[in-house]
Amino acid sequence: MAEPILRLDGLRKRFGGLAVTDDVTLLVAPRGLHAVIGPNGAGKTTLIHQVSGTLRPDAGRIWFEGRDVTALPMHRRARLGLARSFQITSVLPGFSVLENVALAVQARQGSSFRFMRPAASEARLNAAALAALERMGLAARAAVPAGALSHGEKRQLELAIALALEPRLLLLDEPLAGTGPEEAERLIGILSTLKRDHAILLVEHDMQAVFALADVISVLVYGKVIATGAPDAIRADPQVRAAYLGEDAA
Ligand SMILES: Nc1ncnc2c1ncn2[C@@H]1O[C@H](COP(=O)(O)OP(=O)(O)OP(=O)(O)O)[C@@H](O)[C@H]1O
Repeated sequence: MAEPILRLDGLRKRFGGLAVTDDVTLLVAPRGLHAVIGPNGAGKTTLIHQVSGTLRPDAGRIWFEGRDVTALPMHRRARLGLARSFQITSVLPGFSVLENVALAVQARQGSSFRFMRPAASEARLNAAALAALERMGLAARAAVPAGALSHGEKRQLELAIALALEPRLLLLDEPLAGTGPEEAERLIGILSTLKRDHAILLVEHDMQAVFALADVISVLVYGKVIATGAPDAIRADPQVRAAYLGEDAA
């Protein structure tokens, strides 16, 4: 592989007696989509938290573009180009879609909210927010109050917020959760376009989406990576089938 954009080196995280991340070593390529799959409780979300910087590993190192970011807080990682899409449980419903992107970006970058001088008035922030909305197919909804968006559109809004940070690596934790078939299809289309010029690390339960989108899949079971490879190789891997996919999946 070309020089990896992300290298996880011997990551470990325990909760009480439970090794939730157990010596995880992983390379993520600078382009394309790398999916992490695994049964419930395998440690996927905990892994994403450590990469984004919301959770400190007990041991091991995280390298982003050749730089050791293990000790950096989330906003510093975001500024370097490592951005995580959050599920927005509480958008500011009375603020426009554009303002929501601008405010979230400002907050993620580590600057404080400045209501006296609304974030959306800052031209640079506005332009970045609008460009991200355009890429997410939400530009036509920029002036609409965020509270009026459909569930699928809120997912697009979350992606737009992550994208407006101009990430080089995008961390996505279950972006399709709770979407209907049509919304899921639209989001899969968006992600397949995005992965052409971004590296994406995706955690997702929807196996159809994972196998449609992923260039590389890593399988996590009880905190350990048991296999990493191309989708076909993962589908055929006897250890993966036994541990996770089940014989039916073939
Ligand atoms: N803050 C915490 N304190 C204690 N245990 C935790 C904490 N966060 C997660 N766990 C435990 O760690 C294990 C892994 O959880 P995690 O959410 O990372 O798994 P997951 O693979 O994302 O699961 P799912 O597919 O269900 O979302 C689970 O057993 C969970 O109960």
